Amino acid sequence: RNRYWSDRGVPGPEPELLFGNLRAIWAYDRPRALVLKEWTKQFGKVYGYLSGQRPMWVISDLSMVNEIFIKRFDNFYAHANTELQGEDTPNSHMAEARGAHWKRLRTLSADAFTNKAMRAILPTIKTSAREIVAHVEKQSGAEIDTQRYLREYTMDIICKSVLGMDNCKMFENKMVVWSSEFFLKPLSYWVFSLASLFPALRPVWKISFVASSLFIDVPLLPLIRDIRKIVQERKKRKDAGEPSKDDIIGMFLDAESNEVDAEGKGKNKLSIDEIVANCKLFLLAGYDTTSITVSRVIHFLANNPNIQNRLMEEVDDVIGNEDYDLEDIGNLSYMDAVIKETLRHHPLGSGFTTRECTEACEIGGYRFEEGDSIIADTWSLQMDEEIWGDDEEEFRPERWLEDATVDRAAFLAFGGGPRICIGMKQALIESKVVLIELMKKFTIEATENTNPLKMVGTFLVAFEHVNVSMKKR
Ligand code: HEM
Repeated sequence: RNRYWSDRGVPGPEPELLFGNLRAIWAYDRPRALVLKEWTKQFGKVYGYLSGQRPMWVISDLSMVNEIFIKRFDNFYAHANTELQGEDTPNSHMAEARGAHWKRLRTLSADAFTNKAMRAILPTIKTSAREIVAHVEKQSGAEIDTQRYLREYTMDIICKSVLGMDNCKMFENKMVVWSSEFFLKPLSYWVFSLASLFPALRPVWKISFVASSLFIDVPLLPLIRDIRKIVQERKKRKDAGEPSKDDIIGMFLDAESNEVDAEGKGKNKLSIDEIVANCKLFLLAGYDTTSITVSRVIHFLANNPNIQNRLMEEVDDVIGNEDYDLEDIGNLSYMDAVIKETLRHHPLGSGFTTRECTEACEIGGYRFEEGDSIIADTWSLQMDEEIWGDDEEEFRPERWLEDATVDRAAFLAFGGGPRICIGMKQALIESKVVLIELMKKFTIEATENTNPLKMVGTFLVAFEHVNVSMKKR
């Protein structure tokens, strides 16, 4: 039995031979984040578990999280990559990359998320929002699974804004099926489990992960191949003198270069492999995260008619029947509070709020060794009574509008510090635009299948269904 934690005097769940605590955390109908939250209740704000033989710190102590994510970034500048991802390579995308490589990718991608870029993408977001609302309208008040509709919405935006697929059509977009399978379905979980158990065999697991897509219903291979094809096609057209398009591939191609240094990395520019890797990342990172967020908002609204009425009044007052721009969206302060309160209750991406210790140090009386992996237990931190007050379990958007005595650093749904989610602004705009369009047209009502909400997932915490009915106002 692995005595890593007991030898250090760090509490945690009893590990099994070989598996460590793996069998408790890799189940599709029991997402890892929720298991960690249960363990936090049992073992406290700092404990450790074993993912196979790999030790993971789980931390929900605010001052330690601040130290690790913000103040001591130099000691914790890397994400704790999964065993399947492994080390930083020339093909790594931004979330996997480390040190100077990460800095370069992050800097070269930053232009895609400025206010100017958001202004440019807003018409696409509005068109997609109006299209999905038209699909909802066709259901004329019958029960729908909100999550299904919102996946179409977010993928439509990504396909148009990242991949330049201007002709993609909702409910005919194969990327939706492929990507949903990626983070949520059990596929990932048996390969990731094997990779955690036998990390030395990583190349074998990587190949089987991709190859498995040929045998079971998860066509990861075509997804990657299609993205590469799109990038190469666009490069050909750019080289032939076609003016560049105002989307993310266009922006990346302007920063493209085949010049590489001794380690095979583009110097100040992006190689084609890096462009493909980053497009893949944006597609996966920006798709289900946002659709789960809005689905959960809708679930809260269905259960809280008073909050829904207040939101509707705000949309009527600020937007009415007029067209709107980023400034108008910025004036929807109650909507902003509703989304933040939703993400406080349901920080669906907490599986990515990880760090690896890159230089040994001591924090809060604990010794972190180089190579140690850390995950912030955001679910516990964002429900900590000492931070949020004794109404911490209540869904109360007003708390975000009141005088902030609460330490906002305890809101970690988008992560924190220099590696905070680069797509946060876009995610919030996408969420707000579709909520505006829905609120203008419908009242959301709970049905007999709305509750209870069944949570599922592996890396992300999603739902089996989010059933509500949307009746015309
Ligand atoms: C509500 C929606 C979203 C949530 C909850 C979310 C959450 C997160 C979290 C928790 C992280 C890890 C941050 C950290 O390590 O401190 C992250 C990173 C990241 N997110 Fe998001 N995300 C969302 C939407 C998006 C969108 C729309 C995009 C892109 C279009 C995106 C792109 C990324 C990227 C590229 C990273 C890696 C950043 C880095 O390593 O420097 N995310 N996100």
